[in-house]
Amino acid sequence: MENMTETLKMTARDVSVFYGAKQAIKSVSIDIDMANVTAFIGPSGCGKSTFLRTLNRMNDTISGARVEGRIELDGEDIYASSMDVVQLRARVGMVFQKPNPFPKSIYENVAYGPRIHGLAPAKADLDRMVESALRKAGLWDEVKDRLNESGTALSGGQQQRLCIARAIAVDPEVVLMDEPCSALDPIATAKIEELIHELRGRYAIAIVTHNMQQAARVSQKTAFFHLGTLVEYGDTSEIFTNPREERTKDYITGRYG
Ligand SMILES: Nc1ncnc2c1ncn2[C@@H]1O[C@H](COP(=O)(O)OP(=O)(O)OP(=O)(O)O)[C@@H](O)[C@H]1O
Repeated sequence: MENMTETLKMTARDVSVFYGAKQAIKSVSIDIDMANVTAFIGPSGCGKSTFLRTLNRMNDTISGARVEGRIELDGEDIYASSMDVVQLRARVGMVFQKPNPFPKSIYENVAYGPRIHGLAPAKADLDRMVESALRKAGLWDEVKDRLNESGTALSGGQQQRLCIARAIAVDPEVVLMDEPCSALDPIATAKIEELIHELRGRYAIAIVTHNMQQAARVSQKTAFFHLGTLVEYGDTSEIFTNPREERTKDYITGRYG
């Protein structure tokens, strides 16, 4: 058994989230590690996306949203006033439900991050980084001859892989995915799921999904949320075959949600 403390990337302790007076997340504690893909599942409105957004402070952009508790990345408090949020979001990248490439070329979509973070001293470095990120995202062969075409002209599935390439171009430690396949057809979905398998271990990955089959396919750890609380968290195989909590059992057997 590997030493899990070595691979631990993020820890959340007693995290609560409020939108104004409404509490959307209630005292959630969880670990995100490098070796496992962690899936967040639960019925609509249970707080999966809200919690995911706390992990790279995307909630900062929502007025009235407030976070309590402590979230650490490599032992560092990400809500500390000394934390550079732009830097944090490069270290903890995010892929959204709807593919959202910039209205720029395929090349520029991927080059953007390395450029603003000053990671590429020369054009040749940037070219290499763009190619490497597109390869890791499983898109290189499909786009290598059309790097100057607009990213928005790609198919939905290709756009989503472009967004994954954009996130990994800055060499993040964590990749957060918020229902990354919900706008995609089954073939494009299968490609993203395959990609998640390939990226596992290289980055710590957390994925929100309302598709339980998808959670079972792509993750090794599952967190089941209900009404803002983390009901159960453990090995995906256990959660789906032998849940400890009645509420988890009801959800995975389709009794609600
Ligand atoms: N920007 C916001 N302002 C106010 N309330 C919000 C906001 N975003 C989410 N909420 C509320 O917080 C709760 C959790 O929402 P969240 O979107 O995190 O749930 P979810 O589990 O991701 O749902 P879904 O699967 O439907 O996306 C819901 O009651 C929702 O209405």
